[in-house]
Amino acid sequence: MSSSPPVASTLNPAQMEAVHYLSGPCLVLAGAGSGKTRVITHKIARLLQAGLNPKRIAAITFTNKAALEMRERARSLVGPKAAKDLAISTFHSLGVRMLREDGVKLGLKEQFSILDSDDVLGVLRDAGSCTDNKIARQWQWTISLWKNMGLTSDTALDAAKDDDERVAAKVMKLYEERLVAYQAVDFDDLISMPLKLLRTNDEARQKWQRQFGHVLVDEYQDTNAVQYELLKALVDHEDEHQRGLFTAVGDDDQSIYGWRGATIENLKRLPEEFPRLKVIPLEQNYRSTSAILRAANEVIAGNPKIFEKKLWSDLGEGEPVRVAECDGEEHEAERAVARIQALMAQDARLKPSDFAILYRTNFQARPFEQKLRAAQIPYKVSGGQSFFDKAEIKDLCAWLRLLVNQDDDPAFLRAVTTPKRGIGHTTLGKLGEFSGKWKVSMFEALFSDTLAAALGPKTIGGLHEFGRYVNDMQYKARHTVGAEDAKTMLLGWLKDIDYEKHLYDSEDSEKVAAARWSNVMDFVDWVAKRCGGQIEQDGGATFEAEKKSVLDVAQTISVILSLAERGEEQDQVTLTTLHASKGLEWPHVVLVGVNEGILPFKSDTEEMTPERLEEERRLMYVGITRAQRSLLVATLRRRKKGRETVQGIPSRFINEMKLHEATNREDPKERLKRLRAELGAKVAAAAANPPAEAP
Ligand SMILES: Nc1ncnc2c1ncn2[C@@H]1O[C@H](COP(=O)(O)OP(=O)(O)OP(=O)(O)O)[C@@H](O)[C@H]1O
Ligand SMILES: [Mg+2]
Repeated sequence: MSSSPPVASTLNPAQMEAVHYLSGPCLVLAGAGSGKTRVITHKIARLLQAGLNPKRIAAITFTNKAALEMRERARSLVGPKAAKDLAISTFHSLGVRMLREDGVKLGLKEQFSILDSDDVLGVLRDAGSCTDNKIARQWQWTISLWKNMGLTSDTALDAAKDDDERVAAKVMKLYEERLVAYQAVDFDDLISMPLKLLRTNDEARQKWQRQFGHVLVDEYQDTNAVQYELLKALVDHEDEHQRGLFTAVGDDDQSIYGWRGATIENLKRLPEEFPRLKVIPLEQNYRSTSAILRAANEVIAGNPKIFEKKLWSDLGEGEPVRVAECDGEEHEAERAVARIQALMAQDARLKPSDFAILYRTNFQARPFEQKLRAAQIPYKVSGGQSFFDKAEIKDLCAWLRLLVNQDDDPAFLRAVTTPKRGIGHTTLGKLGEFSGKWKVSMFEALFSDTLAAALGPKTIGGLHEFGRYVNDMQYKARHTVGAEDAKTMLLGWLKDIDYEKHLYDSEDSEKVAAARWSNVMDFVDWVAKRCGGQIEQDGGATFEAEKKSVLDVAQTISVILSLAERGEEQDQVTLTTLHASKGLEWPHVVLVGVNEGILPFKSDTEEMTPERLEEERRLMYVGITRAQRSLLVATLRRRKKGRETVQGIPSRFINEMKLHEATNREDPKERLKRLRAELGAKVAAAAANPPAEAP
């Protein structure tokens, strides 16, 4: 086997410049597939070469999956030892790390808990005394957006535009108070609290600024205001030479998280706030054929330009982009699967993982799953959170969260009632009443004498037993480290609570119960594995993965849950939303449901503003540019809408790709002529410059 090529030989001059510029802030602003992520991984290698300790290199990616992939790429460049120590994470997991180390300085307990979206909804319903899920969801949405814009409940109240927003701001205040009482944080807090920490605590600020010698950010266009401030606070070092040592890479045309508060302003602010910023454009796309890239460029040309960018490819014209008109969702799924089968039949080297089916919303996945399953082609649904959304997994996670933080009331409620242990609504109602009155958590209220007197010996006995069991488990979780012991411990716990029986009792069908139990076993393996201790084999090198306690692992799980990516690399067709496809690439892509109303997406209640349409267009651009060699765009002539079937209108984006012009330009005869001419030129060039003789 030949050794890997030296780093420099795989970078073009502009990429080289970005990689070797170490003395100040650097922004790589460039189109899709131009090697921005590659710049980040190579820059990590360069920083190590320059003598920076791997622990002092922070690389921030958009998803956990991207973080795993980045570590993988870094590993192949710098070896397993250095790669292991790199601080590669998402903004959220970096936030968890900062809060775990220093959250105490903000009044957080060491073992705080992290609420997932369901928990947040529950707390909001409670705080706003609201039984209507739709209203509570709207609050959740608004409050999250405000938090991402850096607003507090007070500033939000001042800025509120109408009565609905005023109510939401008031609920936000109550919500914030509850979280403090529960010693819990939500996802948005994972960014805003570390920022608060850096702003209010000198010692912590100096520590974290010294901790990182260089911060690298991928997909910079999708950072929101608070993330930007966090980045700025991290690199705003007191020492002038250390200040602003970061590299951000991004593409304004791929900004697709505006709806979650990401803002292109962050791109505009960088040169203003860091006058020394070096901006480096990249122009060559190494991913897609010219036919694909041209379609992408045509579509994005419909948006107003913020930054002028050029993008070209020398991978050749390639297959024309094709459009498939389908009679309905089933037919579309058939066409997609037939295409995968046909291409695999033509080229035996193709594997399922060379294909992706991309759609606008998760709801669209079902028919493709069914057809792929029927065709026995392995696939994975990524970004759909399907595994971790399952009730049994949520049950177990509630237990783990309770171990991490006994004051986590939503987790307490789920654990104490799953499986049922004879503690009913009345008892829990009483408990809730006391905990509210005394302003303590339910768990804390559980051992009070007043409650005992109010409930009577039998009922309180059951509650106490549960409380003691949780305490025991917590002790065990803290002291159990390494995969093997963790597995034994977790299995023991499932036996204690009789979870298998609970599943079989609550399911009519044994088959379903068995499938759910098998999910549970998967979950146990997965948690245990994260407790480390196994020998890892890496390019010949052998080392022990760091051992962690079950409690430590439980704490990080909430974050991983939201992204629900287990980072398994298997040979499967990828089914994913356009949002989750960002940064990835596949040789062959089928983009489905390219219809008005779906892409661009439009709900019945909402108006299509020019800004929304621009964001949808960027999504289309992201979708097209995932394809390396072929792209099939599917559109529905008829489509389901609720229970009805309605006429489907092809998306305006299909027209905007200007495929007709492209095919005209690439008339088969013309094509042949062009190819001949190209070949002729190559032959002539080779004749003029004969290759140097091998030594
Ligand atoms: N100089 C280069 N020589 C050869 N291949 C390259 C070079 N730079 C990048 N590539 C390849 O091009 C593809 C796209 O690179 P990369 O994913 O880094 O682009 P990107 O700009 O991050 O794309 P996106 O905007 O979609 O995130 C990858 O397969 C990468 O390995
Ligand atoms: Mg990238």
